[in-house]
Amino acid sequence: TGSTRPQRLLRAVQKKATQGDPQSVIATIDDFCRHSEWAMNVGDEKGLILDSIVSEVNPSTALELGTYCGYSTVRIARLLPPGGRCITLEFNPAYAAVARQVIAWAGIQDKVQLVEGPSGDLIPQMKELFGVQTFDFVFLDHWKDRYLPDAKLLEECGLLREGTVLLADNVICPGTPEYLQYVRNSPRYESRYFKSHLEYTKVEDGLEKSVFLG
Ligand SMILES: O=C(CSCCNC(=O)c1cc(-c2ccc(F)cc2)cc(O)c1O)c1ccc(O)c(O)c1
Ligand SMILES: [Mg+2]
Repeated sequence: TGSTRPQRLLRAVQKKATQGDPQSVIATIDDFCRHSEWAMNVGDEKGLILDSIVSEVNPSTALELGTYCGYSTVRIARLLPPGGRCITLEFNPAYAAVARQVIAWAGIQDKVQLVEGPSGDLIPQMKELFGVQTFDFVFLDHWKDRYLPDAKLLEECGLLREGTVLLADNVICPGTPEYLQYVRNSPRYESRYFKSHLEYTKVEDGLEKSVFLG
């Protein structure tokens, strides 16, 4: 029984990154994915766009859908203001186990609540489980056919407020056509596309930033 790619990524972090230093965890993962094994982290190029939007929003409460190994969780949590927190949902227990250790290595575990389970079941429980009123920022990076139903669920559960920013990864590759069509045509969103590339490749991909208008 060999190791999995997430386990090898974690081993690289524990071997090469400085404990308590989020930037060095990010750099180690990017180096691993570029020079050893590709993995589906948002990556360094789209990561800079994510950083700039998180910094602009300066969220007290952020939601991430799809943790994977925790790379974007670390990118988001390192930028949160004091008292800010990121709730991240992961369906796959093996991914969640690795992500918890990556997040702990970066030293930002106090800002992160990682919850295992399907987003469709967990989103309606956000208020009762975590005392969330509304989210200031939502990063969508999980199963691509869950982006649209989960965006609608967030609306229905009253978890979005006027000005909440939704940022969606992979709107070109693998692609989320129904979600794009919805946010670009709904009068309840102001949407903008940030052209970039699929992580660690030259393939086109991009992020869609959609502001909920209430
Ligand atoms: O985490 C998951 C499911 S898997 C991760 C989704 N991400 C991807 O599939 C993903 C894939 C690619 C990619 C792969 C192969 C290619 F050739 C090209 C692109 C790139 C990305 O950046 C990605 O994010 C989850 C499911 C249900 C839940 O309710 C929940 O909360 C979480
Ligand atoms: Mg992605």
